[in-house]
Amino acid sequence: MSQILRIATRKSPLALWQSEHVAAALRDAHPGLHIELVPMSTRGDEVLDRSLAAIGGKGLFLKELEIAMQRGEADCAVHSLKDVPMELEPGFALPAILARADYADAFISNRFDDIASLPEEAVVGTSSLRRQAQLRALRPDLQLRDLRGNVNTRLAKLDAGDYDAIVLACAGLQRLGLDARIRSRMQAPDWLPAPAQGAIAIECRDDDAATAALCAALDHADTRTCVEAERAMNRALHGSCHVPVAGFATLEGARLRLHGLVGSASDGRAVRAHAEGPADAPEALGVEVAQALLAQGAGDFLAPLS
Ligand SMILES: NCc1[nH]cc(CCC(=O)O)c1CC(=O)O
Repeated sequence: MSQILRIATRKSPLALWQSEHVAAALRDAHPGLHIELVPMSTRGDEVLDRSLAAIGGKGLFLKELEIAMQRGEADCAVHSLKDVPMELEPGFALPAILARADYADAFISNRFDDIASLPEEAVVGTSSLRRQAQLRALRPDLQLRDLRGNVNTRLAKLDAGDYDAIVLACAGLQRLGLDARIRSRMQAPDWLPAPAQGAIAIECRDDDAATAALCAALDHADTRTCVEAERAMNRALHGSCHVPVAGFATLEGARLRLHGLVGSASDGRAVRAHAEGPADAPEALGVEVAQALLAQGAGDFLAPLS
């Protein structure tokens, strides 16, 4: 009898692309495996009129998918790892973290090449506190405006003239065949992405060894090491999507290097830190960089929000 694996997925074009990508990679790794997508709507997708922070945070994008796995209606779920809370729901695990795609944020505009080229008081769209904080730190004159919705919705709002520029993840644009919209890549360490940006993760029940074994074929050890450092830093800063935390780790041989930033979305203050350590201790490196950020006063930015 051939084996069947059901993948729960959100219905946005990006989520569907990522789930199809995982399905194709799993079929390659396991010839004969039959895969079905189970597209679902989540509270995070439905509530567009209020901020995510107000309705309960990024976990809302996972909840319905987790319920489907608990009920046995799906075996696993595919996520952008940057949207996965630092603490997983009890009873769940991430058996695979795929090789990271482009980690960088993208500057997108129909008229300007990069942040430095924007005129005084230009209007930039992003609802990400992390992006707002870095924009404020670089250009206190800019007017920052909220921008939500899926990638295509956000591009349509830019094209409608609501903004002079917007910031999105390169990885999402590339996956949707929208690379041509990227005017410049905002690169580390000057501009830092969200922890785990560009990495796709597969989630399953932690008691489902058969699904975990199938998914483990897609795990990319170097990416896992880097994102563990980034997520450990975020966790040590009480990280969630409500706080402006950015982080990016790279591996050079057996050395792991991590850059972190905590900023204020309201007044442009920001602190930065970086450190390096052995590749086999990503958690310790994340905690070390978090402590260096806290020693510089990061707690002042985080405290009112936590
Ligand atoms: N916050 C939504 C989200 N979650 C993951 C991506 C892009 C893909 C990725 O980072 O892996 C995006 C879009 C964006 O931030 O522009």
